[in-house]
Amino acid sequence: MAGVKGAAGCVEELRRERAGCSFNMEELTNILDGGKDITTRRREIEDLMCGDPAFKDEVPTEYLSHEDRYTTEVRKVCHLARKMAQHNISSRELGITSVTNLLRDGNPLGLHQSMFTNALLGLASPEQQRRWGRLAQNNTIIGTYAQTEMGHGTFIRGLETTATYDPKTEEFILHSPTITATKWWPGGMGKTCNAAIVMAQLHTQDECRGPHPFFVQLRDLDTHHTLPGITLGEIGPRLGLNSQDNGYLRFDHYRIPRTNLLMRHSQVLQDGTYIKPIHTKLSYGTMIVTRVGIAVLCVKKLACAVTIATRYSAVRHQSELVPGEPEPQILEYQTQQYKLLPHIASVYALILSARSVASVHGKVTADISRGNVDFLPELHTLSSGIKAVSAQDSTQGVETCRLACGGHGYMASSRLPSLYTSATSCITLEGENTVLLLQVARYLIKSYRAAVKGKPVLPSVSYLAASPPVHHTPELSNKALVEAFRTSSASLVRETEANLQRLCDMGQNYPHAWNSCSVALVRCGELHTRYYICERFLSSVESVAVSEGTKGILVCLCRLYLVYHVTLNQGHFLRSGTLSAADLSTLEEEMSDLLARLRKQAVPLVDAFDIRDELLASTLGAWDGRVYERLYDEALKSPLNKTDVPKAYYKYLRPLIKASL
Ligand SMILES: CCCCCCCC(=O)SCCNC(=O)CCNC(=O)[C@H](O)C(C)(C)COP(=O)(O)OP(=O)(O)OC[C@H]1O[C@@H](n2cnc3c(N)ncnc32)[C@H](O)[C@@H]1OP(=O)(O)O
Ligand SMILES: Cc1cc2nc3c(=O)[nH]c(=O)nc-3n(C[C@H](O)[C@H](O)[C@H](O)COP(=O)(O)OP(=O)(O)OC[C@H]3O[C@@H](n4cnc5c(N)ncnc54)[C@H](O)[C@@H]3O)c2cc1C
Repeated sequence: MAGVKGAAGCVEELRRERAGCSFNMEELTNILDGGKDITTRRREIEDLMCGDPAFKDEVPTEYLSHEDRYTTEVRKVCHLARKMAQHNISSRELGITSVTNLLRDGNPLGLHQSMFTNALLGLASPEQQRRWGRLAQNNTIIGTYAQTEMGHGTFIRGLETTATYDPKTEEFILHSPTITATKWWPGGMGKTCNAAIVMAQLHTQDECRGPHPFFVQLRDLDTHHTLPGITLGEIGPRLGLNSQDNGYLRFDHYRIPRTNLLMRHSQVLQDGTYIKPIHTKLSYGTMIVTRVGIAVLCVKKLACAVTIATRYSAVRHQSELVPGEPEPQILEYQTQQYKLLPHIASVYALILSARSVASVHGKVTADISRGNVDFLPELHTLSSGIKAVSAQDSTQGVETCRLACGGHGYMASSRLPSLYTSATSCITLEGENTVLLLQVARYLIKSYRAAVKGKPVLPSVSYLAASPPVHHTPELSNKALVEAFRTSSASLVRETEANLQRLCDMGQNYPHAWNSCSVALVRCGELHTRYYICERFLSSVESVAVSEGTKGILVCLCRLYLVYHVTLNQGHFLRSGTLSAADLSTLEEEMSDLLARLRKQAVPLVDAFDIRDELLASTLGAWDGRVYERLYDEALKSPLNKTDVPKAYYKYLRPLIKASL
């Protein structure tokens, strides 16, 4: 395609953008990865995998049938699993890379490598881990996490699948009594997996003890046939992730040994005696760790999208900024900068905050193993909040990036559509966002009520009962903006609690009053989490030891993040009196300056995400900026272009055209 207008210019333009880099790119990459050693290991693994031709798609997946897409991804993921074993790469190490981007349409082994493995680690007894751990690690057992049913995803206590203990045979009888009891959604369950952790209502000694996790073999390990007493299948096309063979599962009085109940936290003895866990929600632990993982997973989608849109915006020219002058790079338009730069900042804010939650998770897990569950509610709140806000911000960010690429952003080959469909799935899966934010709010209201009564509350929420400042804050430093978030969050919780109480005083019962306040309660959950993210971002940036240039760009990004979210949420600040209209005008002016300053660093900033072309997989976002050549080459791959005149012409068009002659 030599001679396509502007193609060589694109390469040159990105070179010029990179020449102006004001910071040490490697330092930023290390921060995002979580350390120099992690960057080195990530690159080793990505080099190994990306250089392997077995991961190349002969035909773009969009042109394949549903079954061929699945088969292609299974081929790739099995090759990946073999290579991981050969080169001693653990699932955890794979998680630090973006190698699963080589799978274009969902990972049939995704649930095996994440929730199934984590459930065994967190919920199985040491003896059970010895029994199944190695088999799972070497992929003899391929499992999923089967919790959601057709009738219930959110309300786990409403699950209908039963596991009834029979002391005579020392077995549990698994049963799906209704159509709505059908397990529906588990990833990889349709055709790939031969086992699952199934959440079912445990019945023993004529009492229901609530949902518990069971290890269940679903298919014959030799023939892969579904075992008698089980019905299994795939649920059909989804908005995206179509190669993940999300499945359905029904049990017809299917028997499993007593010892298949995951017994780390609760047990059923041979005679049927039930031993309670030290906290009733410990069996929900796999969801907590997965929520933190999902927060990171969707930010990685955002990092891909904003890399694509930023590089494209540096090579795309459109319209006239000044009448009569040459068409500028679209990145020159302030509106374009506003679409992209806050999302670059978001990647840092969300990654650093998710990492903080992950470290809380580590501490709380250690506490639990010593019998201390005091910090579990706080962990549940943080992980719910970070998952919800990450999924929401990433999805909105990816969509904004898609729109920022105009028509070409609508092309599948830009990769932006599939980034969107996978990001938006994170809003629903692993706890629907609204529901999770209401869980955060539940903790806030409870903590606020305890704090005003002088009872002890955990440090992250002690601010709720602190007295509000009488006047709005006179300065607008970073610290002041974070404090403004905190004060506004406390004020919103206070106001919402007062409304809740007022409704109760007027005679509504608490659940109805709660429902009547739930729009505000979701906002409480969001604002508290945003405050947490802002605070974590600022304190990470302040404490990081890097060169002056790198520190400077991080401070600038952090400032943009704070100013952007303060102006977006200005209603809260005005209402709480923490900021005035004049403050907001000052911040809006500052945002213009920040956008102009960061614009110059936009391309180096996304380069620092260090996403290889093979993993970005986009016609618009490749390192060299040869957008138009790639778009054209990809279009040539359309099966319709194999012939000049399509079959449909002879079958349908020609008779129509001829009939009217
Ligand atoms: C790569 C990975 C790919 C992943 C693919 C996706 C896989 C999946 O989607 S798997 C399925 C995920 N499903 C979900 O996340 C379901 C979401 N639902 C839930 O988590 C819960 O049912 C939930 C939290 C909404 C409500 O639970 P419920 O038992 O009704 O609790 P509820 O009555 O509201 O609260 C009771 C108490 O438990 C607490 N609690 C609830 N969940 C937890 C938890 N996980 N840990 C600790 N405490 C908890 C509440 O805070 C509350 O505390 P308190 O009484 O002190 O205020
Ligand atoms: C791509 C994908 C992969 C998945 N993978 C798995 C898997 O591997 N394993 C598995 O077990 N499950 C899986 N799921 C299921 C997923 O966990 C559930 O879809 C999710 O938890 C939401 O539950 P639901 O579908 O029942 O939605 P619902 O709970 O029915 O939600 C519908 C609406 O009701 C609202 N709502 C529900 N409860 C409340 C409430 N208390 N207060 C206010 N509003 C409420 C929600 O906010 C939402 O707007 C997957 C789902 C998807 C989309």
